[in-house]
Amino acid sequence: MECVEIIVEEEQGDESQEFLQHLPTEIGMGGNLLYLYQGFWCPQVSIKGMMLFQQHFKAQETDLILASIPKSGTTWLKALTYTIVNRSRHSLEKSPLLTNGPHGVVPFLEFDVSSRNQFQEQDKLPGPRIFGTHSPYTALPCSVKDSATKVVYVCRNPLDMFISYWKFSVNIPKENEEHLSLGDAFDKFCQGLHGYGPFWDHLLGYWKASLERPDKVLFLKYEDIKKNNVLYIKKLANFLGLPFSVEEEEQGLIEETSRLCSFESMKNHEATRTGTGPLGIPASAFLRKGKVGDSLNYLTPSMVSRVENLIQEKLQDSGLSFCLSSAFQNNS
Ligand SMILES: Nc1ncnc2c1ncn2[C@@H]1O[C@H](COP(=O)(O)OS(=O)(=O)O)[C@@H](OP(=O)(O)O)[C@H]1O
Repeated sequence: MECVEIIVEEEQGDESQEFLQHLPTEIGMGGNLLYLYQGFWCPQVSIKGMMLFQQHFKAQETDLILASIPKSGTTWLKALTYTIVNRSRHSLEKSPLLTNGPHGVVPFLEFDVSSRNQFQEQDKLPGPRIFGTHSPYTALPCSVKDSATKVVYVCRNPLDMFISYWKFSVNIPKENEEHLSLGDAFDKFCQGLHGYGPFWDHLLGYWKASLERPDKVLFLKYEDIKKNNVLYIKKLANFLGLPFSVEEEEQGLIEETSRLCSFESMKNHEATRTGTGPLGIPASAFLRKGKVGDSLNYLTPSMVSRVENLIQEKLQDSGLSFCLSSAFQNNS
């Protein structure tokens, strides 16, 4: 597979500053500055980390990369994957997930790394190492794309993802960022002006990769996991090469995993109540409502139909679809 040429050589020096100065910028739907990098709108806060990741991360064959566009179920996927992978290391009651939280046990590659040396330190960690990323598929390092490293992608219907994102940006005020009204934020979302947008291109990159290499890329939808949690925990474990044994199934380990990582349970984990997540944001902000269809409480019918038209236009012939009305009827 051909990989993109890397342009930035120095992670924190003037060269990268200069490089950034030449990229197009826009204010995104969260009121934050975005850079157009390799076809995607990357938040100022993570663009250098994303380039460092692309340039310096050396994947190991046993690595697991959890990918998503923000507000699509990243936190949940991290919790589930960490619990599946580490189930023989400690009992679920003593899981570090309870005290360190999903973002503590599964770091983000672009937020939590500020120098290339950190990747070298991570090289020494015992495998399987699990990392999260919001990078688009095309921006993943060659060592991830060209190796046996497994990638799990989670996406969510665009309406709920949009509302989750907008609520998050309104509730977490940041310096030098204005809050956009729902209508203005929605227009920006439809134009692809949000972290790692356009939404459609982000999804399609991983979707196509999952069709080409189903053994390497698993493509999941938030709504499916919500609807049939046990089935998807099994699917995830099988994909990771760590299937639940008959004894584990009989012991109810899948159901226990589901409960430990459920929205209600995670909301009460010590790490959520008292801890912080990426960028020092309170961990509780990453668990808001956890529902399918909450967006209908905020969006007008014309907004919904605009997104329905976009789904038709952007995903046509891809084999990927979102049936909003049935998803919203069958889930809660
Ligand atoms: N365990 C569990 N079960 C169900 N739903 C969950 C869970 N954990 C997080 N969430 C919901 O996911 C939304 C946050 O998305 P992300 O985790 O992708 O956010 S981030 O990208 O890491 O910032 C956000 O959705 P909304 O509640 O609709 O805002 C979270 O509540």
